[in-house]
Amino acid sequence: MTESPDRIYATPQAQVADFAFNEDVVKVFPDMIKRSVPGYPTIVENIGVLAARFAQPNTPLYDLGSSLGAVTQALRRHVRTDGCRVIAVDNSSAMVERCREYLHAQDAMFQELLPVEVVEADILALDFQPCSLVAMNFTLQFVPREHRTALLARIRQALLPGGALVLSEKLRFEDAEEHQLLTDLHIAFKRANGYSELEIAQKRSALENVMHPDSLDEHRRRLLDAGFSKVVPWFQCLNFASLIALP
Ligand SMILES: Nc1ncnc2c1ncn2[C@@H]1O[C@H](C[S@+](CC[C@H]([NH3+])C(=O)[O-])CC(=O)[O-])[C@@H](O)[C@H]1O
Ligand SMILES: O=C(O)C(=O)Cc1ccccc1
Repeated sequence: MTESPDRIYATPQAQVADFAFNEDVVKVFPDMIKRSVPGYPTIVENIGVLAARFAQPNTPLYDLGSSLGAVTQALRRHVRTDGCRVIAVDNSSAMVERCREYLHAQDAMFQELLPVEVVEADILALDFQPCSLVAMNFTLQFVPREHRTALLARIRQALLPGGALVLSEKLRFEDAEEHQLLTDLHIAFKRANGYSELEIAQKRSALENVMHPDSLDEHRRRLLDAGFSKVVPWFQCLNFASLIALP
């Protein structure tokens, strides 16, 4: 399990292909996400802390769009509730395969971790079990907009009283000046993390048709439409935020 530096967009490409969670991305993903998402390590660790507050005995905790299982590992580090288990779901076979390897490595290093199951599936086709925590860490932005409300409504229906959804997303901003400032600052963050102008431009173009961020207001309205009773932002760094939605 070698973790390589992300150089995917370092050389000029005649035509930049749409971004995909394939083998090439899997190899560099831990480096890519840390250098691209301001606050990522803080968000991941604290999802574990939040989860310990909402987890209820003998219920599953979902990690939807689990990638290499960073959130799943944080849930297993922090949640001590009896009979809980983690269900990690991702539709990229490359991600799922490597995620299972990382989780076996975590099993070998620590005792008494929550049991975990890694499922290769589309979260839009998932039959949710009654659960106390659902984490979607930067996954909803990749789900087609027309399916988002129905997915959140199914999550809301599955959540037990006292449970929570933790939703992290890249944000867009309705005010053009605010949007430009935070976009520029995000580019400065990437530059400070060693990405070149070419890498930044080519990745932006690769994500254009694939990732569709919404505003905080759109998230709030959609979550309330899906049946959640309260939306509590708990983290924002530049144009990346995380919300707690209560059933
Ligand atoms: N419909 C879908 N069904 C299942 N998986 C999906 C779907 N659409 C996208 N994915 C998966 O969602 C993940 C999004 S990355 C999450 C990071 C992780 N949560 C982390 O905290 O490290 C976010 C990012 O890279 O910005 C990818 O692994 C996709 O395969
Ligand atoms: O890199 C970006 O601009 C992002 O918005 C975040 C991201 C991180 C990792 C994969 C895809 C998108």
